[in-house]
Amino acid sequence: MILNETLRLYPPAVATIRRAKVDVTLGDLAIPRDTELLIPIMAIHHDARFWGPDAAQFNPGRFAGGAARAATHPLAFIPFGLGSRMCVGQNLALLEAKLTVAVLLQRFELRPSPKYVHAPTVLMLLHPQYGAPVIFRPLSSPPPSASVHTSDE
Ligand code: HEM
Repeated sequence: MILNETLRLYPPAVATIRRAKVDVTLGDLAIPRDTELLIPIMAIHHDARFWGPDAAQFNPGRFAGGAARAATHPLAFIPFGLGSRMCVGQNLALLEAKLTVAVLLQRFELRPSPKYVHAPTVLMLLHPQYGAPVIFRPLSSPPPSASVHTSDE
């Protein structure tokens, strides 16, 4: 839920593009063949019509019923795109992120540095303009599997 809410508010890919192969009608819009459509992932993720008045708030609980039920439209959450060209790395990316968070939280207490400035910006991908400095404090008793092994052990 936390990863999904993070991907909703800060989708690394802020948009994707599709080109109409044939003339098509979308709602009351007539789209001629070869038109390129920009799908504004970031804007859809922040649209209060889909997400409610707290659309700008970090609220992981909105994903409690699953990603398809988090908004009023099942396709309002598309951090990995949609359809036949959606991200092939989705499962790997989510697995890596969950593992990283789990391993870090077993060993450290994390808090944002006072130097952190919230300034998301786009340079190809969405990223923190001034970085995301985090203060790590080792937990006093990490789990046994977290002990450090040296090369001569
Ligand atoms: C949080 C991590 C990631 C995000 C948010 C992300 C997001 C996206 C998005 C939005 C698209 C365009 C999908 C569309 O137009 O429908 C895409 C395509 C793609 N992604 Fe990712 N991606 C991530 C990680 C990865 C990883 C780890 C890999 C590879 C190991 C990967 C490989 C690809 C490839 C190959 C495509 C092109 C797929 C195609 O055109 O058929 N991505 N990704």
